[in-house]
Amino acid sequence: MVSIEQMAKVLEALPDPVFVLSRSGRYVAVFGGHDTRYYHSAEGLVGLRISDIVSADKADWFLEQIAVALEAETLLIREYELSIREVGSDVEEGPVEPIWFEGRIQKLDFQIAGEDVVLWMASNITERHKLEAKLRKLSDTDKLTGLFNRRRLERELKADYRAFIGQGVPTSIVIFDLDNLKTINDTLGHYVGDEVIVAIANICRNELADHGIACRYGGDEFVVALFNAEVTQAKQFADRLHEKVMHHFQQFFTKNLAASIGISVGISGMLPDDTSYKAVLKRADDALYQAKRSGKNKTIVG
Ligand SMILES: Nc1nc2c(ncn2[C@@H]2O[C@H](COP(=O)(O)OP(=O)(O)OP(=O)(O)O)[C@@H](O)[C@H]2O)c(=O)[nH]1
Repeated sequence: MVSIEQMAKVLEALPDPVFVLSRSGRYVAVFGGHDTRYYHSAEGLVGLRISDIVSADKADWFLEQIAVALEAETLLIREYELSIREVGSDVEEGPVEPIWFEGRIQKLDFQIAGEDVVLWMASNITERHKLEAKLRKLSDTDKLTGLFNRRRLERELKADYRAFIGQGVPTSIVIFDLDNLKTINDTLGHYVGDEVIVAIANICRNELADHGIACRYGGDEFVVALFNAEVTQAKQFADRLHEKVMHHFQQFFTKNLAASIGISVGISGMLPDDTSYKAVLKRADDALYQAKRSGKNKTIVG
């Protein structure tokens, strides 16, 4: 049999902090979580309310989770971030960066001071969270250019299409493809070809700023999605891009080589009849194809 004294020691030895929280957000008790590599001491919280510690919005979120756990009667798992100020800026020892927690919230089968209560175990998952964010970024990014890849573009375009259908927010697409990259590869080598692709990606990123997203769609093909932009704005963007890219080629290549390379561009915007983002992508791609077929190094609006 475990004695009451031993049980108290077991609770204190819990690796992660465990709170007893009332429905109204009062810290009734706290156990465990004494390793200062992962946690600040939470002893000072007992008797306080969640709203004494975190912002009003966040406190509402905590209260909502407590209410859900009390109604659900099953384990509730939630992830959340707390700043150092929120987890105990007045506590000397503990982590120095914001902490991501996984909260495991379970209804308790009794009341304290006439209030329903839950058990809230808060595990520090900051390292896991960072790793997940890194993996997400890697799986969304083109390795050579650092631009988004096709997978991420498709996800963004799906959301843009929903915003267009739901709220009428237009997205315009600019697709461009380097002209005669093969000539650069064949005359100056594949490595220089790679450098050209990276330089074009950087020009595109700088020109775009935060007006949309850019992705490397294929070998020497790029797609830019301009959120909340009409086709006329997309054309202006394409013209600026074209000018900067041509300037770059003229600076870095001999006259002959610079004359043979350029970018061909296709543009299109979302239309009310489009049944998915794929329709606008296809129109822009067809326009790019026309630009290639009709002499390259030009922009066509589809
Ligand atoms: N250096 C380099 N070359 C690539 C990369 N990806 C694709 N390419 C090359 O880019 C060329 C793409 O093919 P195309 O678009 O048909 O060739 P292009 O010479 O650009 O001709 P047009 O597009 O018709 O103007 C091929 O020669 C590929 O080998 C890459 O990552 N690095």
